[in-house]
Amino acid sequence: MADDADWAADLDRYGMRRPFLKEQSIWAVWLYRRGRRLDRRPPGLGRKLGLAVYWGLFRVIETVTGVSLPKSATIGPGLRVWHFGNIFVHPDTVIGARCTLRQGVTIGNRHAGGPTPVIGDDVEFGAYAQVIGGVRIGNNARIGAMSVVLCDVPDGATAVGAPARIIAAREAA
Ligand SMILES: CC(C)(COP(=O)(O)OP(=O)(O)OC[C@H]1O[C@@H](n2cnc3c(N)ncnc32)[C@H](O)[C@@H]1OP(=O)(O)O)[C@@H](O)C(=O)NCCC(=O)NCCS
Ligand SMILES: CC(=O)OC[C@H](N)C(=O)O
Repeated sequence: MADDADWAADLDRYGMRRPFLKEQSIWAVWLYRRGRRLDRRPPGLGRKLGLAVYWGLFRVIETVTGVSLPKSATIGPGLRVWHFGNIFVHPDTVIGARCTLRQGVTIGNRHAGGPTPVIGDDVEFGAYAQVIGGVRIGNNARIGAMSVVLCDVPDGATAVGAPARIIAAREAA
């Protein structure tokens, strides 16, 4: 199953045997990686058929799991999504390596057509965290559960509340 390095890193973050039977979110992560690989294939019938299957599966998995990871988003290796439901990532979002999402997380724009977040590496999102607009979230940052982030968050910082305030910095890993 580990047929690309990013996907191998995702599997590593799930860190369990048979994750497909235990964690619905991995269905969405798997499809995201498949979609990225399809986009890199040369044009032709194979790619066209692959994309038709991809879009069908995308709608089914998005609806069944409530995890929406469009293939146009850029997501680094080692994504871990804890639980499922109401997890929406805007198609233009950039997410670094080894990030952790949880149920209810939204990463998107603040106004229709507006800019979207750029997330660093090793960022942890608590349940129902909302990060909206053209904000930058630094490496090793933590976003508290139920927080609404409207401003940049420095490397290693923790942001909590609605609107979020920065409460602490920690050593970068
Ligand atoms: C953000 C978080 C990582 C901070 O943890 P921490 O560094 O141990 O911080 P503390 O618990 O010492 O709290 C520091 C301050 O932030 C406040 N705070 C912490 N988390 C908060 C949150 N999610 N929303 C609002 N305020 C929060 C605390 O009340 C405290 O405020 P005070 O100094 O005025 O008393 C943690 O609180 C959190 O939200 N984790 C997400 C966990 C999660 O999603 N669990 C669900 C699993 S499915
Ligand atoms: C619901 C809950 O507390 O789940 C814990 C889980 N390990 C997580 O970090 O999300």
